[in-house]
Amino acid sequence: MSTTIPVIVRVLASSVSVAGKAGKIVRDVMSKGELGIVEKGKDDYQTEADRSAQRCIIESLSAQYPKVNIIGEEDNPDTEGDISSEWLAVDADKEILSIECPSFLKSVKEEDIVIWVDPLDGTSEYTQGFLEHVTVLIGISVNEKPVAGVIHQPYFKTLIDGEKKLGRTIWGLQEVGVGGFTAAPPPDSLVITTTRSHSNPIVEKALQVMNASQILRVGGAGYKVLQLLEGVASIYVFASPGCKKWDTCAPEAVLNAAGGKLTDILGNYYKYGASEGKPNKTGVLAAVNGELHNYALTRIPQELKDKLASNK
Ligand SMILES: Nc1ncnc2c1ncn2[C@@H]1O[C@H](COP(=O)(O)O)[C@@H](O)[C@H]1OP(=O)(O)O
Ligand SMILES: [Mg+2]
Ligand SMILES: [Mg+2]
Ligand SMILES: [Mg+2]
Repeated sequence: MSTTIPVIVRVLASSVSVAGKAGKIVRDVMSKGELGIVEKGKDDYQTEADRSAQRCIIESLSAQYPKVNIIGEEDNPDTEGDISSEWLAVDADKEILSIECPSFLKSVKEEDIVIWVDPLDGTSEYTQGFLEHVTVLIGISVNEKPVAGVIHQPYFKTLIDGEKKLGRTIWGLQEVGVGGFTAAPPPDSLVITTTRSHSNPIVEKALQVMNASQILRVGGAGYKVLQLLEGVASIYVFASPGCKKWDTCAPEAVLNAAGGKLTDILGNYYKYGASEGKPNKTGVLAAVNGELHNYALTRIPQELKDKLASNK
């Protein structure tokens, strides 16, 4: 591979490839039927698919980019023994490699990059059979900001020449744009997307004040941002801690690249440096554009914002 291609573009191209591989692992674990569920905490589970997909992503990327700081959700993916070489992805997506790198990212070095990996976003939904909500998230940050990201959907169905194909990979790069799907404008009426498995009274209060025509309750931060990108919903509101940096890094990067905005419930951006705290303590507020984001921000009562801020 030519070393004249800037490292950020190579890392994104490798991430697109490895996300597809991780998605296959996610499907294989489900079709074998032994999920190996471990309860990490309240409403917080891990399966064999989370563990194996994380190993695939981290070992593949760190073999190619040893100086990049890669942080994954799962603490104890089975670290014993070598992983199957079948799982090691060393290829890079050709389409991404041909992208013209934005000038501000051309001189980024491996050691400037922090990658946040969520090997399986929407684990609750995965275990309950809501498979289309499941995504694999790889978020790439530089100087604490998410600059590129991959959202892979292992169970997305397409028909190619009459043949069913499973899985699609959406990517975004700041100042370049997005790919892997067809973007659509937001719905005419206000449609909000939110959690289906982690609600509480404050989450509900923040939804009530939005004056929405419809509230969609789906799993995963990745899937909800896809709904924004595809014109299914206009705003994503989650007024609660629970999401972590690996949940929002890739979705935020892709949404930004498409002209959207993701912050906490107070309107502040999260930082994605390696030394940042992992929890997104002050919730998630995302929208397809700045105007809708601002609408939602102004509707959330100060009292509710103060309550979330006291979690900090
Ligand atoms: N209370 C929580 N405990 C653990 N994970 C959470 C919690 N709330 C949110 N998450 C993570 O954020 C994602 C988006 O939240 P939600 O689906 O509730 O909107 C979840 O799929 C889950 O990621 P993961 O499935 O990777 O563990
Ligand atoms: Mg989890
Ligand atoms: Mg997640
Ligand atoms: Mg996860």
